[in-house]
Amino acid sequence: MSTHINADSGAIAEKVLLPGDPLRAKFIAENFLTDSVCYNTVRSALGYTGLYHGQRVSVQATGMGMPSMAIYAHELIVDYQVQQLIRVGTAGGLAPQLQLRDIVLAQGASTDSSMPQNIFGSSINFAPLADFELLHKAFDVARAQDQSVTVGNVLGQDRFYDDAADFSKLINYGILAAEMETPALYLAAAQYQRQALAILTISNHIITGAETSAQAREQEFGAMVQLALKTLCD
Ligand SMILES: O=P(O)(O)O[C@H]1O[C@H](CO)[C@@H](O)[C@H]1O
Ligand SMILES: O=c1cc[nH]c(=O)[nH]1
Repeated sequence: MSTHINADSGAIAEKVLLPGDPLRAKFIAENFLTDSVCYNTVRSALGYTGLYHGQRVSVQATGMGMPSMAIYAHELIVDYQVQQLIRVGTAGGLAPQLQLRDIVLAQGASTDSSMPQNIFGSSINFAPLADFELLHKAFDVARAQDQSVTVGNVLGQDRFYDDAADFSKLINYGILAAEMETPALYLAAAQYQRQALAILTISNHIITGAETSAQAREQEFGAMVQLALKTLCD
């Protein structure tokens, strides 16, 4: 048991999917895993463990924002010995070539959060990165099934409603999309030498204003879930 997860020791698998939305966690457990059991209801941050192709996998909701992700990543790693963590999240597209429902593999995660500075001080601009092995595997799995993915740098923002962000400069520097948790995940994985990757589905496009519904964000982004499960288990 940890402060925010009331699971027994051993109840969480070594491989964990991390959606922000608790109802996406429930949907994944009920539709992609077999024999799933709910191990966490604290604060309604639902967590489940089940089987995918015979292998134990958990899915834990992380909530919204880096402080929330940092709590769940820390407790999963330190209190439950989780080894591999894949965020399955939504993101707002920035790059013009991205369409709704496209999948992005977050190779790097830039941020306007002060979290890296809190850790390293102001003289180091730490670059939160995906684990190369997971990134490579996810890319290979996608290629093998003719699934198009875009790989690169994303922005983990502190604010969803951010009227100060200079998106055109970020786009010029190759930032593909904006979301709110990946830098914190990559920082926790780096701190404890674990493997982490964020697989993101474009739920809206920040520049064009195109968007999907809340129901789609909860239930319809199965392609990234399958990709994450195959990356962890196949
Ligand atoms: O869909 P999830 O995984 O929650 O991710 C994105 O959606 C939320 C904002 O709507 C933020 O948490 C952002 O990172
Ligand atoms: O953080 C996020 C997530 C999805 N879409 C956005 O525009 N921002």
